[in-house]
Amino acid sequence: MSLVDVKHLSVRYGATEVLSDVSMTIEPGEIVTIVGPNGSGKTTLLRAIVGAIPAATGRIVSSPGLVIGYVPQRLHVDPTLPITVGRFLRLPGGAAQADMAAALERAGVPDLANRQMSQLSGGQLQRVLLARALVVKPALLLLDEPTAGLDQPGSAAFYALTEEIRRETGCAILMISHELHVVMATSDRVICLNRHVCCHGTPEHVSSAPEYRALFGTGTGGALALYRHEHDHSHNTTASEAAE
Ligand SMILES: Nc1ncnc2c1ncn2[C@@H]1O[C@H](COP(=O)(O)OP(=O)(O)OP(=O)(O)O)[C@@H](O)[C@H]1O
Repeated sequence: MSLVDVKHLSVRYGATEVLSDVSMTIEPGEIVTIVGPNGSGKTTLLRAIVGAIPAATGRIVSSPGLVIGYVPQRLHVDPTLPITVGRFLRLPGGAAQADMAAALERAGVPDLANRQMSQLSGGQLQRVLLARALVVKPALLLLDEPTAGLDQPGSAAFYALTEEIRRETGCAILMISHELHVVMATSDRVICLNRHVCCHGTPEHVSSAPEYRALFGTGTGGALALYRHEHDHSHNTTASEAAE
């Protein structure tokens, strides 16, 4: 059984439909990456999968008892709020000390438990957010642009770490990334989203798909091209049009 089965999902904010007739699955142990331009509904899809946003139409079926760890795109920590990393990690469900320490170790920041959250560097904060997602021992890890703001070595190290975690724990990973060269190297499957699923499949398949090339260009195999939006099909938001 799939960990998550998204069936013909549409999501609206008020009168605006931001996801139209999106269908996809996540299978145990695989790394799936969502790519797409800014505002194409990627974060909305992840938020719908964790149940934070309701479906307007369609539905999302999760495997029974599925545990999801979620690493958000960013977290603003108020510098006047005194909270240590250890306390932050224990907040959600009152995690045990040992689980917290193991998660920090696994995320590569074993010595940060007593550090103030507001004093972390960008890279340290991302790893603490990853540790927080790992505390619950997830079968599915959702990463929303986890390396935004990190330099290239920091970003590469983070992705290497997530692959290691997948190898060791067997968890599936669904991530959003704008780093297309990384996406192509690390993903089992890629979903190209622009309010609807433009194309999906293996990285090789997607990078040669005309829909993907229309969005990302063809330079350096399409991987490093600037985001361009030259679709030859419309993005009207009704499900029937989106299913073109
Ligand atoms: N809470 C909200 N209320 C109303 N509109 C929203 C809300 N959150 C997002 N939107 C709109 O929904 C659309 C999709 O947003 P979303 O954040 O899912 O896109 P994204 O693909 O993750 O973008 P980015 O790459 O910039 O992070 C955008 O037009 C955005 O302005």
